[in-house]
Amino acid sequence: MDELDALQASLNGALDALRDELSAQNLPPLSSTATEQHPLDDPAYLGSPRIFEARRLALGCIGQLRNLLQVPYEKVVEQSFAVYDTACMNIAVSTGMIDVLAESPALSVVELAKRLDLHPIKVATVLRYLATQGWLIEHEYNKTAFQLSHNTSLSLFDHLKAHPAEFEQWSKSVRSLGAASQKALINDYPWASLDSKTFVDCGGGHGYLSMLLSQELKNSKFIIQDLPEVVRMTKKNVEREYLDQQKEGRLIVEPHDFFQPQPRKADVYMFRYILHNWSNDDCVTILKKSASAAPPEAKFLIIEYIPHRSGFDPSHAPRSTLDDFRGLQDYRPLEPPAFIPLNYGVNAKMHSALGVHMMGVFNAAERYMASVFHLPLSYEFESLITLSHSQEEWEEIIEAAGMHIEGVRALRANVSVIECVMKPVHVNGNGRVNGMNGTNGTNGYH
Ligand SMILES: C[S@@+](CC[C@H](N)C(=O)[O-])C[C@H]1O[C@@H](n2cnc3c(N)ncnc32)[C@H](O)[C@@H]1O
Repeated sequence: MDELDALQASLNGALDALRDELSAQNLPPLSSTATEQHPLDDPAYLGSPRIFEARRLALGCIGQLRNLLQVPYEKVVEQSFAVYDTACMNIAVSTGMIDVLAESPALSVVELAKRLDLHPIKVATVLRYLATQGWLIEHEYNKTAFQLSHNTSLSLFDHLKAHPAEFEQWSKSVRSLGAASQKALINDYPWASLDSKTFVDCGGGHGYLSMLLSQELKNSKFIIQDLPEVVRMTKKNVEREYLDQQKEGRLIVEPHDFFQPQPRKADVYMFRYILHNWSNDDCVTILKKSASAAPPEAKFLIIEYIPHRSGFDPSHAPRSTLDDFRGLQDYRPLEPPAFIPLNYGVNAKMHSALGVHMMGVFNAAERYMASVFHLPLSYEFESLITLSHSQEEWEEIIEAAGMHIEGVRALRANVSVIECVMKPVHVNGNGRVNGMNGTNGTNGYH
């Protein structure tokens, strides 16, 4: 018997027996939202042998199914981020969040953060990570946790520049993140429509995205830019693996600091896993500087993980089912069915942990998109806590950079592409250049 079939059959059998036994013993149904403890969860309660074995078998099947279904890379990342489970739990207890929530369970994150003198975004990141795993529930400093723990005022990148061996190791780990979603990124995005174009890969790291794309788009040219310390390695990679494209002038590697005006005029500017390393203000600066030499029709592709909130769709009305996906070639996400969280729960753990990591290292975040994923402006954590701020959202950053969003494509491997263009500008009679949104191009970020 096929392993998947066997596990499914055992799981079904175990759940059926569990339900049967609950009813035979007049026990209430199981519920993850009940406010009262279920008798089965009481260590003093001794269930029947059948109920004990049914629960043991069901949990065993779930574990085996998880081993069977989970991609090894995700498991490795999950394991290496496991430290954040304890760290987040520790923060929730040691900062007093749990105590405050026990007294005032319906407190907003903003209010909770105010009471504890913490930053609301940080509180929210920790709470979201814990909520993703079915638990619940951070520290206000302008400095990042990385700077505090290393007793330095250097950013991670400045620290890495001074430690080349660590920089190389760090770049390799980023490479593995890119490699995990590379196939989906190449397959699920309509790159062919962009052939014959010139691309700038801003902060292109070791250059693997551009190298791969240069194989697909034979008439396109790619300029990979990064810090001088990284570019040395990128040049070696290109020479070793893609010498032909380099000789044809289709793969160029050069140093460029993306906080300086972009000198290259190109059709497409790509930012893969760049902006999630920077604060909102820095993201706006990077995008604006990158647009310095861009023609009006240039595209800016932001390639990132865009999280969903961990709550549920109260309507329980999925608009598509797995049956609709039979034979489907072009990817689109499935709306989660009843009792599956909008972010698919544990599936979001790796990226949710990356959000905690980004906060610790860069005071940055994995950012949400209110308009695309129809998020309300306030998020609720298991009915206990309400988070109402919009600072994590892409729309705000893109708008402030003088751009607008043309589209967003969700790809397999949990990665999305946000397609942006610059807002048209027009010159007034008085010779001043205004953005189409009626502002003079200035905003809160200046
Ligand atoms: C998370 S990595 C992403 C690399 C690459 N885009 C990818 O997807 O594999 C971030 C990159 O930004 C680069 N970076 C950091 N600060 C930079 C700056 N001021 N100018 C240009 N690149 C920078 C880093 O060296 C690193 O290669």
